[in-house]
Amino acid sequence: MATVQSSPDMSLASPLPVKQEASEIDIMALTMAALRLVSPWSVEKKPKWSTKIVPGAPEARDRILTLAEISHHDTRDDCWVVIYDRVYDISTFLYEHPGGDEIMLEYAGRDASTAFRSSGHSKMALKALDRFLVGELPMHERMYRRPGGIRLSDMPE
Ligand code: HEM
Repeated sequence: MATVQSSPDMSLASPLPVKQEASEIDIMALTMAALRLVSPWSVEKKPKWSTKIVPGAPEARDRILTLAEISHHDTRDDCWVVIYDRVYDISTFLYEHPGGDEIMLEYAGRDASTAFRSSGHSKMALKALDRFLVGELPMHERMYRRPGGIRLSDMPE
């Protein structure tokens, strides 16, 4: 059975009268505004090393990663920390860590040298770092491994 659709009641004053042509113009205007607001220059740069780096791979020894790049890796799935100027991807280790994952997440994307040191980690823990190595800080961002840097007797080679 055919149904007859009645036209919407236009007698009621609507705060936002919608006309076909007007809505098309609005979409265009909105797009224009958005383009002006979201300037391509304001979009944050992607980290230089956005490609996956295999932790512990020999190439990691020569890879320079800045603190700005490291700060992008601050989540459970993608967690980097800096210990004694070296950068470690500990994403896979978070849940294996004897001290728990939460404590390490506090340092995600940041320097964890003093936290690591003050937790009294064993030599075994220091050795365990090797397999998570993804790079090293540039000389001007280092605190330890640079001429005149902080000297620690228990720092690994
Ligand atoms: C990122 C690399 C890290 C590695 C490879 C690592 C490794 C380990 C290992 C193997 C242990 C067992 C005890 C030992 O052998 O020393 C341990 C314990 C512990 N870790 Fe870490 N750790 C890391 C980072 C951290 C950080 C950043 C903190 C922050 C404070 C932390 C806090 C602790 C604590 C509190 C314990 C003692 C747990 C207990 O005895 O109940 N760790 N860690």
